[in-house]
Amino acid sequence: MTAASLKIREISWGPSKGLTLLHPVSFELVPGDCLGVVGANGAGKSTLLRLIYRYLKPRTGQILLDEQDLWRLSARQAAQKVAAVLQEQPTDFALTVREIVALGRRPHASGFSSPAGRDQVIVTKALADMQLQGLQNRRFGTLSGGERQRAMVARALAQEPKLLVLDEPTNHLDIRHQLEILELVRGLPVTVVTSLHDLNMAASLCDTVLVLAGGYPLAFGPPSQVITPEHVDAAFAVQSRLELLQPSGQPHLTFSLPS
Ligand SMILES: Nc1ncnc2c1ncn2[C@@H]1O[C@H](COP(=O)(O)OP(=O)(O)OP(=O)(O)O)[C@@H](O)[C@H]1O
Repeated sequence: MTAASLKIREISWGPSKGLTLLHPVSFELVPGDCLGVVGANGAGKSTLLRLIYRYLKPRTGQILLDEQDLWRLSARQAAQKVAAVLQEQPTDFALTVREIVALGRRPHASGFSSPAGRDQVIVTKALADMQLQGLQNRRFGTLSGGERQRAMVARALAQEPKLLVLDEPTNHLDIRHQLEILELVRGLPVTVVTSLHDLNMAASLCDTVLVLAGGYPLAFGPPSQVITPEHVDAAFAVQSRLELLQPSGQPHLTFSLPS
């Protein structure tokens, strides 16, 4: 796996002419960066992610992956570079976990050669990374929410993307598996764009954070400059306080309703 650079230039989107849900957003990520997208419910996080994994076509602007326009690539070429882990899960309940993870290899399938052996090695590694070896022959439909989420991450890893897009990857996961997934994602040699609801987690995980509010970009930059009480209060309509945890000295936000 290798990482891609990502340049987002003035992209916006809306379902119809009169309605804009995401107003122009621009930012750049260097290869290997991890961007956290945060914001209140309905702020536009999933919409931005859908544009980045090429599910929605931007109404304006451009998405450049390694300087290539994402919409000038074929769907298959794009799928060889970008993988997504979404909140909606597949309905292939009858497939086994291993079969679901193997679907990640589909964009790389070639009609001429038979890289099946290599594919199996990659699938086995992805299953092991997500600690799913013991569940690989179980039907997907019989898994718990957390196990399904791990299977979805394993499928994305099997895709060997250069850019990994994750929509709330810690949903359904217990705290141990949350930490494991985040550590794994951080350790991957890919560029990552992830939405996260937990601001303290975003601050400790991400190199860069984008705050969206009402479909507009509110702040972008390193967590120490972006996850501040000023931005958080404006984006979430709360009162937040930045405290320093002892003994680590790590900044930590606490929240209350405005008085
Ligand atoms: N196709 C659509 N037509 C009309 N409205 C839409 C459409 N898609 C999304 N929306 C609306 O756009 C807004 C932004 O949605 P989006 O899913 O991007 O928010 P989000 O920040 O991911 O929210 P959440 O934290 O609740 O998942 C929401 O108000 C949503 O209802």
